Amino acid sequence: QLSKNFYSKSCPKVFDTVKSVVRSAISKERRLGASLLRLHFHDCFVKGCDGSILLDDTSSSRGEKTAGPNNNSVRGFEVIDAIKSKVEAACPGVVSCADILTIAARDSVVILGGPFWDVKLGRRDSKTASLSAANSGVIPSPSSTLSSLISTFQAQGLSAKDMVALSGAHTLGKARCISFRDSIYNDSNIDSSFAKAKQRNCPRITGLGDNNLAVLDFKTPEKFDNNYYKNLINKKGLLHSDQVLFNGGSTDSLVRRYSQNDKTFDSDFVAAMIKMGDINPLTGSKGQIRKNCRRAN
Ligand code: HEM
Ligand SMILES: [Ca+2]
Ligand SMILES: [Ca+2]
Repeated sequence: QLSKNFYSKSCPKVFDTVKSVVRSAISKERRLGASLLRLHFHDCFVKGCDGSILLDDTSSSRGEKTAGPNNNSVRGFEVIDAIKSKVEAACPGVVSCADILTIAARDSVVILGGPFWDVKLGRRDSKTASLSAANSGVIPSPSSTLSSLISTFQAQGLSAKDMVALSGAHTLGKARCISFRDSIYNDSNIDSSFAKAKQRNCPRITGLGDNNLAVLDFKTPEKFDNNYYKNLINKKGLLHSDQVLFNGGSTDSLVRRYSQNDKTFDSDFVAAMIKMGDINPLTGSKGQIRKNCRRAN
């Protein structure tokens, strides 16, 4: 039901408007591109791509922002607010927050050197968020095994190949010590000098330096490219869930292929992003077009 030309009559300026705000945000802080891409992922995996992650807590219900996988971790909400207010000024009541997330994620990839694709649009916004759904395990954890990664994505209608391609998003951005401590101290399939270097800014003791950051792709953390896969081949994946993709299992061959062929990675990443953006959208008369992405109308 989603379509590429959904706003061509009702808000033709939406693409330029989103792009200009994303561009200026990224020019102030490159990491924001990574953060916006991740927001779209964490939206789509909880109740579908319905903007639910953007809702603030209310007096009667807690939203998804403080769920385990999101708390003190997801970011970029101010950028979405800035986009929304510009888009509302141009076309009031027309463009959903869920679609803004989709476009902003795509633009982030492009601005940081990745492939362009036409996004499908026409999602509407949910009226509620779900803390319990966000905490239910639908968002994969960094300690996941390969088979659990495959099944979490399968549960969303995404294949193992989609999962491996989408994990390539970790070519950008940062993770907290709490997310990779286990892997750098306890994993065996990790380059020892790489692990040692990471240990310097991530103490072994739980509670010490939990929020210290490290880049997910130590080679080009601010450029969208296939170095993530090259790192995995060299046993320099930061998260346990990264390195399991190249650990003697069924996904080794894909990691090898993406590490050798940037174009194949780009096209599989794009195909998987479009599939992810198709997860359970609200369309027709379902949901609403929020005026403010942080609350239902
Ligand atoms: C395959 C399963 C995945 C797992 C287990 C996973 C886990 C994580 C973790 C633990 C972090 C660091 C969070 C923190 O410490 O604060 C992270 C960051 C990130 N993830 Fe994933 N992720 C997965 C898939 C994806 C997908 C599908 C995307 C997007 C398409 C994505 C995009 C990102 C980005 C861009 C960052 C950096 C964000 C920033 O710097 O603000 N991840 N991920
Ligand atoms: Ca959602
Ligand atoms: Ca990179």
